[in-house]
Amino acid sequence: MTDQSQQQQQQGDTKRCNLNIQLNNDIVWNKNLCVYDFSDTGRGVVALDDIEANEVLISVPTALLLHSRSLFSIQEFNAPSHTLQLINAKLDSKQRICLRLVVERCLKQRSKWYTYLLDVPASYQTISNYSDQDIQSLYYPPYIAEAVKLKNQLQDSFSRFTAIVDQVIATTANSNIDHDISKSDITNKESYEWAWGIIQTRTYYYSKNLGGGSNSSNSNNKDKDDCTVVPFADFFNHSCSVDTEASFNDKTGYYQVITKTPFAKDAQVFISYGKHSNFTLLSHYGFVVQDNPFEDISLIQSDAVTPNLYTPTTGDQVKTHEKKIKILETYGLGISGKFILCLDDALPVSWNYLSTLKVLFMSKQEINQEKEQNLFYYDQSISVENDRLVYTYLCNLVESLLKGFNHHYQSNRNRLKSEIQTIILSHINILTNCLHWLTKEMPNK
Ligand SMILES: C[S@@+](CC[C@H](N)C(=O)[O-])C[C@H]1O[C@@H](n2cnc3c(N)ncnc32)[C@H](O)[C@@H]1O
Repeated sequence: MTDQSQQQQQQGDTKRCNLNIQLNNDIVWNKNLCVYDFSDTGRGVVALDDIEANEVLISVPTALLLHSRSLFSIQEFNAPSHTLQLINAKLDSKQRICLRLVVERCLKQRSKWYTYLLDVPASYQTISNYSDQDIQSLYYPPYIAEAVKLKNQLQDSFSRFTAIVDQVIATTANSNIDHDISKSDITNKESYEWAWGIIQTRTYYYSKNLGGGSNSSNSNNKDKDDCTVVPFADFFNHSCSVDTEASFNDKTGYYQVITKTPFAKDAQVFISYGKHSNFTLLSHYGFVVQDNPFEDISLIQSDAVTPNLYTPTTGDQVKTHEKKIKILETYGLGISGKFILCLDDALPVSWNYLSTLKVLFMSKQEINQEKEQNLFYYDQSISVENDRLVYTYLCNLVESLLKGFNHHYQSNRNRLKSEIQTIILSHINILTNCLHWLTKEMPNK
């Protein structure tokens, strides 16, 4: 390499390592990592040299974790009588993290998280911020319901937060928190949405129990207090094909991210956010991945097992039905299970669903002959007729779902956000594969 190209390369490296990752000398960042802008996934982390399996990627000390109980950077804010503590005592755990993030951002250089907060994105496009039209374009009723829930959670949380701040500040002599922070700074909606976006997309699970619920007067057992911002450990993007571990190490007092997957020099170093389907990734983190192996369709209960399959009309049917329910119970099954279609070529219909349908379609005679044993003991068909009934039922269901998803895609493709397109197309793919499988499995007449 010539001196000139070496110099260019060095300049290039300096440019791509454009983040000030030295938040604090206590953060131990693997020396072979560097933050880089990738064209496909956006900003992430690159390996400057080979990274071996079991290497620690980053270690962040307890004092720099930002969670619902972390101390504010300004010591006087932590005094029990301080306005912020009076507010804090009435908040749930997510609101307490939002309060800390918003306050610390207002503190600028006075915050120990200053350089970190400068580097996190300024806004977030997650489902919580979707327009009503985008939510409707998700099409599948469970997804629309989940998106509405997420959007309402943010709005409700913000309304309760501002009401608490107003109420506490009304009882204090001074309406400012500090010479740098006014009430309107901490009740600013954009700031709250920014903090909420950080919690949604960047926090880690904190296995150290933060207290088994909230210490606030609003506390209830549903207030899960188990996440933390781990500064700079949140610059890793997600991949479905890597295995990583993230946890608090009690011995060292550091939160550590360890990779079980090796990475070659120059490759992007990913971590795993979990074995999530694209809808889960979209709703929690605001992105989807192509060819996600964990993609599935969770069926709507009333589609999966239509009421006529479990609503007997005659006395005789009642008895047979009761026996079927008993058989299902014996094998840990039931008509209200989680029934899934997925991309598994060998079995794209979840085993619990297929088995439940097989039992529900048994004839009275098959029940009397205890034919379910074929299924549960010998992994065989209950009967050819039973298979025919089950696969015909499933074909009708899958065809109708496929028709709906196809129609939605064809009529709206130009209006759909790209991540929603990816989800709809992957569902069409799952349903098409499933239909092929069912046709193959269907007994000949
Ligand atoms: C924990 S942050 C990762 C770092 C982030 N890219 C950044 O610039 O700070 C999580 C966010 O990164 C993005 N992201 C992570 N993995 C991704 C992937 N495989 N493809 C596209 N975006 C991804 C999403 O916007 C997600 O909300």
